[in-house]
Amino acid sequence: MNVDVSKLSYKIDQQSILHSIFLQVRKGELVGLVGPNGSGKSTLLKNMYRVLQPDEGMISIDGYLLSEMTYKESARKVSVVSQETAAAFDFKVREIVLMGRHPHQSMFRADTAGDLSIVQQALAKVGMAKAAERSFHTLSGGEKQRVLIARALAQQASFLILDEPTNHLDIRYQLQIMDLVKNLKLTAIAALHDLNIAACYCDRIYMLKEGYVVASGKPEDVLTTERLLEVFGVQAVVSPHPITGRLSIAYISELFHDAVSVDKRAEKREETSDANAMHLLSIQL
Ligand SMILES: Nc1ncnc2c1ncn2[C@@H]1O[C@H](COP(=O)(O)OP(=O)(O)OP(=O)(O)O)[C@@H](O)[C@H]1O
Repeated sequence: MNVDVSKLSYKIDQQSILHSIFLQVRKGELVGLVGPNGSGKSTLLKNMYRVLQPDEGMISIDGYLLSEMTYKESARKVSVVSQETAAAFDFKVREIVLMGRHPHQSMFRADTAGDLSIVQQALAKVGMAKAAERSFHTLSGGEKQRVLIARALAQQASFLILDEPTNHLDIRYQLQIMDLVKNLKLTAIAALHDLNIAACYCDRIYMLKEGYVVASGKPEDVLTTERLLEVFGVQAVVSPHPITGRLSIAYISELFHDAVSVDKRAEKREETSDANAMHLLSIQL
């Protein structure tokens, strides 16, 4: 499963929201989409799961254009865990996950034993098998999110789109959900606000600013100190995590910017004295 977004542009009321986006997700990759509020992450994902239609450009899956598939066909290829999936009615967990089977069913066919078994397996994969008969509304935020991932799994699509999958979750559930997504080894794209989560879990990252892709590549190539300042307006220290070796970002509040400039001045002084020492050394030699 390879996904290609090519030259995609999207407008609302003549105002450009996305500008000529090129993006690829290769088989087995977890790709991160990061950027400030309003940079276009959700809008791009909505174009990818067909809630919105691009004004220009195209999206293809394994070479087949998404726009030429029926909605049912595309639902068999693409599953979504979005921010707006709160169920309006009080469904049981099992019923929520069964909804993932709809793209595989004909209109008047009842759920088969096969469907029920797939649902049970999906719930087991996310560690929620015991909650099958519980009301969805009684679950915690993290448990709800796991059930929605189970629904996406029951859909048996090979491409998963996640819009802020860890929003509103405490840090333990954030890590648990991302560990789960990573362990499932799906081909996936996730809009993420937490840049440390993106750095830790994503194979590649696309960074958006005002509807443009301003950087893409491996976390260490995208999440640089300079770019965090330029795109998010935030100073940060970016370094390898002492345990995981992945990139780790420590933000510096404006309250401490004086300390940063004092530090920089000290660094400069050290550099100058080092340079002077080298100069003296070269004269002596
Ligand atoms: N229906 C709409 N009508 C008008 N403007 C919209 C609409 N939907 C999105 N926008 C605008 O498009 C831009 C991109 O929004 P989008 O929700 O895609 O950003 P985002 O990067 O997902 O933001 P966030 O991180 O805050 O979730 C924003 O300026 C937003 O206000």
